[in-house]
Amino acid sequence: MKVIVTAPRGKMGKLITQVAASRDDMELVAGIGPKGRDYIGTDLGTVAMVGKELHVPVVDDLESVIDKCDVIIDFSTKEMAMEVLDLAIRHKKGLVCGSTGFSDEEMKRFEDAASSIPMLYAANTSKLVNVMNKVLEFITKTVGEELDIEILEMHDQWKKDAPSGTSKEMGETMAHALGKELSDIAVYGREGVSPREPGTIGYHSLRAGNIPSSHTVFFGGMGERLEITHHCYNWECFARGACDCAAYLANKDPGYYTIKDVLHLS
Ligand SMILES: NC(=O)C1=CN([C@@H]2O[C@H](COP(=O)(O)OP(=O)(O)OC[C@H]3O[C@@H](n4cnc5c(N)ncnc54)[C@H](OP(=O)(O)O)[C@@H]3O)[C@@H](O)[C@H]2O)C=CC1
Ligand SMILES: O=C(O)C1=N[C@H](C(=O)O)C[C@H](O)C1
Repeated sequence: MKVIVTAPRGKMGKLITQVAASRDDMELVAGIGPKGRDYIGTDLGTVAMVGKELHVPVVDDLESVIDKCDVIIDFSTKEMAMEVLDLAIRHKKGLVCGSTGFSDEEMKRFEDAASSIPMLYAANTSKLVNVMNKVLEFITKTVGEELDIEILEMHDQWKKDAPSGTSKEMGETMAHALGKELSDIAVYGREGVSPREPGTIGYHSLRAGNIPSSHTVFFGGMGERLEITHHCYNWECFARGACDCAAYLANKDPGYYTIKDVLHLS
């Protein structure tokens, strides 16, 4: 499978390039960086600190190299994601997007793309986070009506979006398990809101230092509470998952795929 990785200087793009370079089933054919960076035109292996040259360039124009690839892996910014999506559709290339912070309208554009390309969107490509989602679904279906549900997510100081894409997916999973839409029951921050409105899902975002991603869902009952937490120690789990998602798209027909398909969690 021939792969293009965007943002190879980014926290995720760098790790994804390193993982893809180590896989026998993947060949990196280009990296894409923003215009004006001093690393444009240099070797992808050097830019992404792979430890060796890969003899493929980092370019600032995806369209000039897109026909060399089967799939694009994009973990960059929400603005870049829309440009990548348009080009993937125009050139009929598979796309794995792991960026977060999209509006409902932007998410709809990913869903619509599925009529012409293999499209896989995943706000979180860690295997254990996606297993956690199944656990959350079970708990919410079983006892969610009786409990107060609050989500706390923690990330590094540089993260651009809040709440995290993962916490939105977790909230959607639990809202659907309650037979509701998240937009009808989500409350962002409870400062000054007292007493707590029953039947809502509360969101809390903490940003500090270089904390890698953590998500805790609190199920508060009377005299007891249940906490389900995922911590990552670094971002490798996401990079490995991103490459597994790309490999999953090999020879797939156009359609909307999720990491649940990759992990057989549907
Ligand atoms: N799905 C998942 O499991 C995960 C998703 N994410 C998401 O991935 C995204 C990226 O996160 P992270 O790596 O931490 O972010 P970073 O800020 O570390 O990296 C963003 C990168 O995007 C690059 N970039 C910006 N504009 C362009 C452009 N026009 N063309 C090409 N590259 C561009 C920047 O280049 P430069 O360095 O030159 O400025 C930078 O390297 C976020 O939305 C984050 O939430 C993160 C972790 C896991
Ligand atoms: O920016 C990050 O770091 C992460 N972003 C994703 C999100 O918004 O949920 C996934 C993971 O939490 C790491």
